[in-house]
Amino acid sequence: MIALRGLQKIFALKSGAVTAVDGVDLTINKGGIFGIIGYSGAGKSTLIRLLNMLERPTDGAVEIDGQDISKLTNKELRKARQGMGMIFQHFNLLWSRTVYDNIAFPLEIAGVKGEKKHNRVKELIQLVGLEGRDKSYPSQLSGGQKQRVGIARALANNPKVLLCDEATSALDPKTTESILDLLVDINQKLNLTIVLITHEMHVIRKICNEVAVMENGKIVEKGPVLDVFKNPKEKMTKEFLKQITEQDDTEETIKDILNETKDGDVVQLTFSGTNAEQPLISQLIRQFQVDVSIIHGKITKVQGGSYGTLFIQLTGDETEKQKALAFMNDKEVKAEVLRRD
Ligand SMILES: Nc1ncnc2c1ncn2[C@@H]1O[C@H](COP(=O)(O)OP(=O)(O)OP(=O)(O)O)[C@@H](O)[C@H]1O
Repeated sequence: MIALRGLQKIFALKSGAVTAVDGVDLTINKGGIFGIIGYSGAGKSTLIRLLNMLERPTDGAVEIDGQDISKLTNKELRKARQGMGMIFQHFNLLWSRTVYDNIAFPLEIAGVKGEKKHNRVKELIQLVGLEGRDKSYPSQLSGGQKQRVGIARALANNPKVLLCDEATSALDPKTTESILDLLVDINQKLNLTIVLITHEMHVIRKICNEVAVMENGKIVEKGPVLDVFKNPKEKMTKEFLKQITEQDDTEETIKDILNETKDGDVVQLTFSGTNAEQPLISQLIRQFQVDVSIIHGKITKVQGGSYGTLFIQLTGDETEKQKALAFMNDKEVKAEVLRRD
């Protein structure tokens, strides 16, 4: 659906050049929800704006359905953009227009008129759950309702791709959940490809099938969400994963436990997919001469399975402990003995 090849964006400033996107190669499959995560300044906004040519690349290509859109004329680009909707962190609604007129706006630009326009606006209002709010102005809506208008407006011309620029970052946790549910709903109903950028791993965990981690303008790690969660390779990815696995005090707690427990090993188990639902700990105690104390754990749902980590204290004879660890690894649970430094 989308292929980025050697994509680069350099901003020339008086103070020097800033490389915001630095040689990105990425393939985004049709019909999925693809998340790009990174800290502030990593280049996410620039990257997503390159996807619809709100920014022109310094180098490289953006192919949508096999067509390099960086080569299009302005007129061709306006047409191509109708196939890509976009929503924003601060909604970017027209404040002097009602909900109805905000949603009608892209239809008017595309030359859709009369009953056809009216029916489409009504259909979109229903799709995003804003029935009865047609005549409200943006200032009369909650943040979640404003984003629903943003989504309806972005979908007006039946795009194939929806780009989401930190779409839930200005919303409270409960409203965030409802907007994320709506994105999954429209992804499934309309077979729409969604590309989102975020700094919250929770967003990736809840709705994405694939993830790319961005740092200093580069994609440092990418893959299916469950694979990356199960086997994160980069330090940056591991840091983001802590947002959803560890409570704030866990690092401290683990340090204390490592200091206090002189015997036994502290083991971090990482579960993903269906193994998270198996009674592996009770099997471990039954089959091997080991004792297990649970220190801390958290299992969460992701698209296509579960993901979580469990910290345990494992005591017993060295050979039995090694057998227990091998058993876990056999069951595709990553078992890592934490070092005492
Ligand atoms: N229009 C611009 N002109 C000059 N520099 C820019 C411009 N847009 C972005 N940059 C610079 O490019 C780098 C990447 O910025 P970008 O906004 O893409 O990152 P981000 O990951 O989206 O961060 P944030 O979430 O804070 O927006 C930053 O150093 C930023 O200052």
